[in-house]
Amino acid sequence: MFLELRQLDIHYPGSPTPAVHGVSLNLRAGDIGVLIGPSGCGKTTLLRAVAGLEPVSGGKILLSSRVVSEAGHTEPAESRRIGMVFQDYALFPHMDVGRNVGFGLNHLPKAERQQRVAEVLELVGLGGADKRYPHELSGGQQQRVALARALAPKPDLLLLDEPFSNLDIDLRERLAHEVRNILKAAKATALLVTHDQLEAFAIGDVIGVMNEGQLHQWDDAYSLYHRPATRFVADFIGHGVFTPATLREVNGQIMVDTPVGTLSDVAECPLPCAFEGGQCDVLLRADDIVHDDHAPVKAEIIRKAFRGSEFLYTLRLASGELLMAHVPSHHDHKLGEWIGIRAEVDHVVTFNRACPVQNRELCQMPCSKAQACEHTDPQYQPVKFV
Ligand SMILES: Nc1ncnc2c1ncn2[C@@H]1O[C@H](COP(=O)(O)OP(=O)(O)OP(=O)(O)O)[C@@H](O)[C@H]1O
Repeated sequence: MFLELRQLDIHYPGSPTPAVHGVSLNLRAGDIGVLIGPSGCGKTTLLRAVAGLEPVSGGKILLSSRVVSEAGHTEPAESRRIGMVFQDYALFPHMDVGRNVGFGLNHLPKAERQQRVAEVLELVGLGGADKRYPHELSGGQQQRVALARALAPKPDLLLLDEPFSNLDIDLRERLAHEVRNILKAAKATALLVTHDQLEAFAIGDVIGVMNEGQLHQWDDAYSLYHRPATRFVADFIGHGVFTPATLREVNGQIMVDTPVGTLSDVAECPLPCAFEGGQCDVLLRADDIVHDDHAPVKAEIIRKAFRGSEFLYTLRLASGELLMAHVPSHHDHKLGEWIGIRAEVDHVVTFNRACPVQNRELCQMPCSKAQACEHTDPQYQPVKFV
């Protein structure tokens, strides 16, 4: 394992809560890890600690099995062989591209330095641009120069903090794919921070979802989407809702009663006894709900968002339950219209029934494990109402 974080805690002086708490993860050499999560969840703090720019208050950071950070010990950034790319590129405006890229190579003889600069510029698709100045380049090109500069000294680990956030949305996704190819060609091990999940999916081999300083899941994109470990991950990744459901067993088969009908023959379904009275919440993704004019269940369109090839509809059932559905954009229904829907779910994701009180501070109910109430569960997240 190349990078290992073990039960990492980072506490800023004067702050009542840790910025990072109990985070453990492993990153293999040659893999690209991505940290995503809402603003303030601790992504940058974690990245800075890996760089050696932030001391840790508990746990350990290991690089190639060597402890580089633990409470009371922070190996300095310059001895960690780490390269960094920031969102603002931080290129020197008075230096041409060649000198910018060669900045960390002063220990090399001139000819070798020039060769390495040419090599990495070629790698990032800017071969022959060494005599140009940063102001003569587009934002995407400047970011590629920054990447070339970070890769030039052949760091053991590359850290990228929101590297695409200054770029417009189209360029961001294209550059994310390009950067992945560049990092793979350079056989680099990298850890990247972003708050954009499409970017994370485009670039990461393994993705970590953080919230309030904790790492909820460290997994590949498919598993995050299809097997979210916590309600927070289920809510943060993709579009969907949690809906109340009851599990029951009929002739050895598990049936899942939901407001949109009974699901049967679903994979990965727990036994009803996993929940008090078989009552749980089921995650219904927008792609689990299919528009079907002939379906007996009808729902009212209360919001719609055009996504090019499809609409993302927010729907309300007669019972008041909300659902989301991806519907091909030639089905352009009006707000307020009732459309037929059915659930097409091949595997179910279940969670303990959420507390009916949305605001934990207002909740007066005594918690009871038997009730599967999640008030006391640190992973508890309120049901999302859209
Ligand atoms: N130098 C600091 N001193 C005290 N608290 C800090 C400091 N830097 C960050 N924090 C706090 O630590 C928590 C995590 O911040 P961090 O910048 O790591 O989050 P983030 O996930 O990177 O957020 P963003 O996506 O907005 O950049 C936040 O509550 C933040 O206010």
